[in-house]
Amino acid sequence: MSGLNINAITKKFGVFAAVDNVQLNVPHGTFVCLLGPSGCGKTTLLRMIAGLEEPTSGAIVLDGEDITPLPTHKRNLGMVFQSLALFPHLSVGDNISYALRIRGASREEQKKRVDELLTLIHLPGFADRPVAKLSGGQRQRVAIARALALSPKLFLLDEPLSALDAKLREAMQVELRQLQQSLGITTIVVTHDQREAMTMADLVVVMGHGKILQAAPPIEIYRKPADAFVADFIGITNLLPAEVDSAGRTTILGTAIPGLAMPAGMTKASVSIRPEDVHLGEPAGGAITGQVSFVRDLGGTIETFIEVGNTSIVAVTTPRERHDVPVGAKVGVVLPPESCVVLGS
Ligand SMILES: Nc1ncnc2c1ncn2[C@@H]1O[C@H](COP(=O)(O)OP(=O)(O)OP(=O)(O)O)[C@@H](O)[C@H]1O
Repeated sequence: MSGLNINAITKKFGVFAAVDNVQLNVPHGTFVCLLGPSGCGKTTLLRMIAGLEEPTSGAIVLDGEDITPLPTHKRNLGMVFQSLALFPHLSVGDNISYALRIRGASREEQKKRVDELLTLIHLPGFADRPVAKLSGGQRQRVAIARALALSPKLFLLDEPLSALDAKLREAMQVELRQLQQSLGITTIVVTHDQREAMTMADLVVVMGHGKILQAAPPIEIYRKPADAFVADFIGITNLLPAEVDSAGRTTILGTAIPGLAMPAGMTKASVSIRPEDVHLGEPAGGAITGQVSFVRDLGGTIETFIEVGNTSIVAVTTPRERHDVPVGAKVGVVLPPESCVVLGS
């Protein structure tokens, strides 16, 4: 198979499994984001793919070749880590061509490749600049170019943008994604930033406690989260208790939601509904009724927090759909059944 095949990989530190029997197929040219809370095993998994950590069991197969026994430098990969480790005393060009020099490439070959890569990272003409005089974003691009100098099969990045300020970070996410698409290189990025993952990835892999909880395209993870943990981790969601009442109807917070069905045999569950899917209306008999506790008007969107008994619900609307719902007002909360994802209790 063309691409990366992670086959039942486990890494134990003593008795603790940092990565626990992970199975993942990454088709050639896919951009993968490994996402999850601190300590869930993302970096350990990436380090095993890189050959920096030896798996306790399992295999890593790249384009049909079992690379598990190979040392890092024989795996044909490019790496960028949080600490960029550029050589501060070398120029931009010498940093980028470092691996080519070690491999004995001629001066002309080195110059040609450096020029190609500088064009690719939007820094043409920067070859002679000292690295020390670059901005944070420029250094980031140079680190990326250096990792790509040998045209690797696989590109691995561990929190590559986390040292950048928020605005630059967002711009670099777009840039990195566009660069990856133009090269068609299989890429795996570790991040704990779900927005970053949504921006860049073809495939988001959400991890928890060393296991894969869900691996799917970003919008599928957002729309159809596998469980409450994933729903809460990706974006903002309302997790509401649902029950089947004695008449067989599905209720949320005591109100029947016509059209919302529970899987057969399930009588209690959590339902996830995204804030933009919650509609607000007039309080009406039989509808969920709550009281507005806070309104956050961010200009482009308005977040309205509603208390229903002990449960808080957040609705996001745009100024155009805005209802007049001041703090303290009673509102009807409408949960369209097609937007409710039943997660299990
Ligand atoms: N060399 C090691 N020896 C013992 N335990 C380790 C070692 N490396 C990692 N761990 C443990 O394995 C677990 C997973 O660590 P890992 O660094 O892969 O997590 P992560 O998801 O990348 O977290 P973060 O986002 O904080 O970097 C953690 O509990 C960590 O303490």
